[in-house]
Amino acid sequence: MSLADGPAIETEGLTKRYGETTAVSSLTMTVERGTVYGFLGPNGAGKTTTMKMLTTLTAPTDGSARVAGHPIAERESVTTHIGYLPEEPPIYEELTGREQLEYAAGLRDLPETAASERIESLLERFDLLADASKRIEEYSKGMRQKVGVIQAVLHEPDVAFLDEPTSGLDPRAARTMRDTIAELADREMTIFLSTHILPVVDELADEIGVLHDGTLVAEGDPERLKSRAETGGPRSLEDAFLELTREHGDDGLATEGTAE
Ligand SMILES: Nc1ncnc2c1ncn2[C@@H]1O[C@H](COP(=O)(O)OP(=O)(O)OP(=O)(O)O)[C@@H](O)[C@H]1O
Repeated sequence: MSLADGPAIETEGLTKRYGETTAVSSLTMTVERGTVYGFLGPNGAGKTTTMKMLTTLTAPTDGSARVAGHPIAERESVTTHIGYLPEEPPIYEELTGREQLEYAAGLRDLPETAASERIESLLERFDLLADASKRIEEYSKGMRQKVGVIQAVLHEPDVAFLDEPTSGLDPRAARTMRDTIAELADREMTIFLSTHILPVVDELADEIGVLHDGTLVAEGDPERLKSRAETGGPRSLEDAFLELTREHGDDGLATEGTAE
């Protein structure tokens, strides 16, 4: 089965336990292709663990999932079709930004000319051209983040998993990141976006899932999540998030990361 035949991501009872801790509990969800899926949840909810299972970095304790049409147990079939920006982007300090991206393109077997054109255009878009020949050890956090994102989407994967893509970015770079994500989704890339910055999700997501204590406690498009069950009136996504996670027993609300 290819991606064209089904959803970008499908999970069924996906579960991960670490000893006594259930990080993700029987997660069943579907992400349609070409959409931006905002994956929200308080600290410790299980978002990173879910992404690690979907990107084949860790095996589930129970349940199953398909990504880009391939079972996550078939690691190579999945990794060919995905890109991943983890919390700490995998980059080599001793390489220059451009060398790092060329290396990433090489790992993906991208033809040299096409890779080089794409690298230069993304470096320019993210305002990194002037620093592309400097070693990454000299880069700021935001510059590293830009390299991490570029290498996650360089090979135009079917599905890109982005964990806090705007982390460390100044307002202009954060805007570029949001525009880039929207454009990639327009070109049929599926974006699985995890962030605490709710306005980013509100702007970009077609569908939102809220995870709490490893369980999906709400799912729907932003407007649906923002409409009050009682009155049907609107509320902000932040209010919705706080209410949903409070209802489910969390008083240590994740307010810290919600301001841009
Ligand atoms: N390698 C591990 N070993 C043991 N427990 C773990 C491990 N990784 C995660 N956990 C636990 O699993 C739960 C979910 O963690 P996870 O990192 O997936 O949450 P998160 O939603 O990504 O949180 P944050 O928003 O803080 O990044 C937490 O209770 C965490 O302590």
